[in-house]
Amino acid sequence: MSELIEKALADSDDTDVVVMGHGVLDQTGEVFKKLFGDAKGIVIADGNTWEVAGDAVVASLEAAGVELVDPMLFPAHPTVYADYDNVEKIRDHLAPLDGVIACSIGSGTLNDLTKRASDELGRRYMNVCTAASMDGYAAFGSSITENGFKHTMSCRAPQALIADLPTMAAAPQRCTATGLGDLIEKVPAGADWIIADELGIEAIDQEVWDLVQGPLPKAISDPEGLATGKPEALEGLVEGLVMSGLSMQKYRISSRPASGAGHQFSHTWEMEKLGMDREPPLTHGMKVGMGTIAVLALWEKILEIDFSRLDIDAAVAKWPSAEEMEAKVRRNFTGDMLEPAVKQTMDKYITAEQLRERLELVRQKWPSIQKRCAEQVMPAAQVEEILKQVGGVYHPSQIGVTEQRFHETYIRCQMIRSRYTLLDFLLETGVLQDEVDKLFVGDGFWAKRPWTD
Ligand SMILES: NC(=O)C1=CN([C@@H]2O[C@H](COP(=O)(O)OP(=O)(O)OC[C@H]3O[C@@H](n4cnc5c(N)ncnc54)[C@H](OP(=O)(O)O)[C@@H]3O)[C@@H](O)[C@H]2O)C=CC1
Ligand SMILES: O=C(CO)COP(=O)(O)O
Repeated sequence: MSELIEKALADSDDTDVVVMGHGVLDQTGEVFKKLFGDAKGIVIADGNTWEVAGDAVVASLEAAGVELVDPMLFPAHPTVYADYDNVEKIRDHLAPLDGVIACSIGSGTLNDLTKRASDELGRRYMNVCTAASMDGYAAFGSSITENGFKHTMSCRAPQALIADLPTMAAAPQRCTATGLGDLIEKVPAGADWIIADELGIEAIDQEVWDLVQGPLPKAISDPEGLATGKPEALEGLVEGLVMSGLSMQKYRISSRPASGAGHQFSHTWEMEKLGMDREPPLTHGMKVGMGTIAVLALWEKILEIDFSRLDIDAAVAKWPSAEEMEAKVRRNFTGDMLEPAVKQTMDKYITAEQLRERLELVRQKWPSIQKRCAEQVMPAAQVEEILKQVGGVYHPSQIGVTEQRFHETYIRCQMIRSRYTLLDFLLETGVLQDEVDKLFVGDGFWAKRPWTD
């Protein structure tokens, strides 16, 4: 068992038990019994995850004396999607089963669906983890697409997790690559939080920060080991993913500790259904990894700028009015994404007068922002290499994103969340478009990595 996780659990609100180790599926029943007593149980899985661990989980629950109702099984294909319809499906299935507690078997999607469905009924649940594919296992909140818009819905984290390392190691390699892609975004996400902290927008909670950022370097340190199936490398990744989830659980306000601008690339593409026609669909962590490189490439240029000499008058002069800002969002989105994007953007809109005050603070705080962020970020090329080694996505053309679409995503994804990130900092200082454009010309990061299509 991981000492780090053990220590974090002592202070976590929702999760009491994480059993992580080798051959631990047979502890599922014992944990269920300890936490939920004589409650009946229901296993929720899909065709694939049932195949992976269904028999072992049921055997363990039965051996511990848990009375089980019939399992709720989604088909193996098409891959279950994390949308609100599926939350309702699970909730409506559980509702008449009075007091029955769910034990889901799956990774990000099934865990999030069961998490939210159980919470809507005021019930707890537990999850048996099938892949090292994302950090949401222990998170407070489910990432769900509702009416076509992906957002985090509040709900309590599982009361227990069973993380059997051989089971997770046996998942397809793309799952592990996806988990590393999701986790590595905590690097620039940390820098996003540093800027928000320095500018008095969202203070860093040091305990939460330590939970996610503490184990991060180790967790991402052995991509080759992850690619070749080295057990210690997988264990480090799983530990990092669970700890990151626990940080979101502790923070509770939002997914801020684990999700920054790099995630916004992924969410934008996901809402545009990028790769959703594949089977299995393009995963969250693959897109997040790509978003991480995108943001880190930008950081390299930004850290060279001296914002302590920012021309505040010029930045304020080109700041749009509220009407102009809303019109910009309306030009950039259509369909289900439009109204939520308008709301997210306008929630963080500040007036020209407020902007002036903020930019004065930027001038004053830049040396400290620059120093802290330079220590936090990594070179984009290093992350590119890490994702290449592990089998992740490291160039937009691999996922069918053209140069123009990718270029535009830098600008558009700033509008889908009210969370303050590097992209907001650049928009407000008036340099976003120019700095993004520079990445695509001359010796810019993306100019040196041409599209092959
Ligand atoms: N709440 C939060 O804080 C967070 C939520 N998320 C959310 O989680 C979701 C992504 O989760 P992710 O785990 O990447 O995706 P999925 O849960 O959709 O799983 C991805 C694929 O891996 C397969 N799989 C998982 N385990 C195994 C296994 N042992 N053997 C074979 N196949 C396996 C799944 O199969 P199958 O379809 O059969 O399950 C599926 O095809 C997104 O919706 C994302 O937004 C991500 C991070 C944090
Ligand atoms: O994906 C997450 C962290 O990896 C959760 O955050 P989001 O709120 O961005 O979905």
